[in-house]
Amino acid sequence: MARQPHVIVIPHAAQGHVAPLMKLSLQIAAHGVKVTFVNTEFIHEKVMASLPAKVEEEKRLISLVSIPDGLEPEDDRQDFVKLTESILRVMPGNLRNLIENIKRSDVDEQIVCVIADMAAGWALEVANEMGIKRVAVLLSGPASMALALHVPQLIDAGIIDTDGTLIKDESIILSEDIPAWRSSDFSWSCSDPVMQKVLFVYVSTALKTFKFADQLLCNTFYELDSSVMKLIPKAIPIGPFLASNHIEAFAGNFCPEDSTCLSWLDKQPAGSVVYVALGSTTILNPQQVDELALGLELTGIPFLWVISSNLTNGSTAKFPEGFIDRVADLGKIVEWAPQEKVLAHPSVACFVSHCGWNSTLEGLTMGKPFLCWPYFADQFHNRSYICDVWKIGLAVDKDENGIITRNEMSTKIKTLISSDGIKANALQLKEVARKSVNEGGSSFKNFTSFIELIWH
Ligand SMILES: O=c1ccn([C@@H]2O[C@H](COP(=O)(O)OP(=O)(O)O[C@H]3O[C@H](CO)[C@@H](O)[C@H](O)[C@H]3O)[C@@H](O)[C@H]2O)c(=O)[nH]1
Repeated sequence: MARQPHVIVIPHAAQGHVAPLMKLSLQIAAHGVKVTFVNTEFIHEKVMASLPAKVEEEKRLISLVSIPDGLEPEDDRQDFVKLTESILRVMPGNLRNLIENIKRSDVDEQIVCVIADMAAGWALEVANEMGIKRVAVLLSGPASMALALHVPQLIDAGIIDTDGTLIKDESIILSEDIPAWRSSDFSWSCSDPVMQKVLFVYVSTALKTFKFADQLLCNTFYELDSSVMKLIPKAIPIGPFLASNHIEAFAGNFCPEDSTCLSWLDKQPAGSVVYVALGSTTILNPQQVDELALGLELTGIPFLWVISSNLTNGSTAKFPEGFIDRVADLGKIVEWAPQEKVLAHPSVACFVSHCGWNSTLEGLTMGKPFLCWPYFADQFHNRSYICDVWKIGLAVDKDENGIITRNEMSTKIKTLISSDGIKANALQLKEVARKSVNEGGSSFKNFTSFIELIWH
């Protein structure tokens, strides 16, 4: 009898990476493949503490394990440079030991591949050294990967310098179906030159990782990104990765989901609620939190607003005086929502989003119009797709002081909610997304072929 295939999955240590890879892992495990999911110890603790009761009770489908990231528990993991340095120094050795231990103890299983986040390319190098097949997973907007692959040509042509700064004032066009990039839309663009350099190094690392990968699984579907897929060799679109594709309970959160918002949504009329969630990395300054709060109040439209501790840079959110009392019957604020279920809820009319790639896919698969408020990385270019290509959303604009004012929020939300054209486009795209993962669809077929490769 053939030995059970076993895959080792390694996400980058961030919410927007652990969550979709966990969803993909559950989907792989549902096909009889053993999955070992390797978090850093720090992230593992958060994930375990946030497991929904349903997952605790059920037999775990995947094995959740952890290895140290080399920092002390009290160290600041928001310090991207320090964390990256530590991960690269200690995690390759730790992963190698883990895989060797698994090989020694599991004689009935065969490690068929290491599946690593593009942002955890070091894990593919380990797999390469150990002679194990390497599968990379792209979790950001795929166009940003196409641009990353194009970076050496852009440098050679003198369009950007070796720090990623635009030299010639021109937009970058990779294909007529892909929105052009202005310099502010580059995934490494940042007003802080030091941070820009760090982000640009990350893009260069992606090139190296790409060379190590035998295959690149992408969290998208062919119909959505066909032009980009043509520019990325080895790319296999198998998304969207959704928990609702295969399992009710979901184990990839760093913070427990507050499901009281679902019963709150049950009490709201259909198509009446504005859902506001800016992902796990966006930070708003206190003035911006005030303007957003007052803008929501000004609309007079019910709202569900996720305010995680990240959004307010670790401090408790402070609202304008009297705001909480005034909106008591209008809004609900939670720390972390079951986002997929919220977006699928008939009461939700639109999604105020930072356009992180996961949120983008979740919103479009649920057919919700977007109000785009990008913060960094691929989010600006994702906004271009949402507003200019798919035409399923509007963008907020900053005023001359760099603030998104209450009036801007309120006006754009009302315009969005009353736009029948945007609503119709969103519903159309929802159907295409759903078809892709249903039996016979493009992602379904690609995923099935991937599973067959694992088994044979
Ligand atoms: O209350 C909430 C809020 C968010 N989420 C989930 O958290 C994830 C957030 O992911 P994403 O929308 O991609 O945002 P980030 O966490 O900001 O993602 C980072 O990683 C993404 C994938 O690489 C990039 O596209 C983003 O730019 C980058 O910021 C999504 O699955 C959401 O469903 C919840 O479950 N509950």
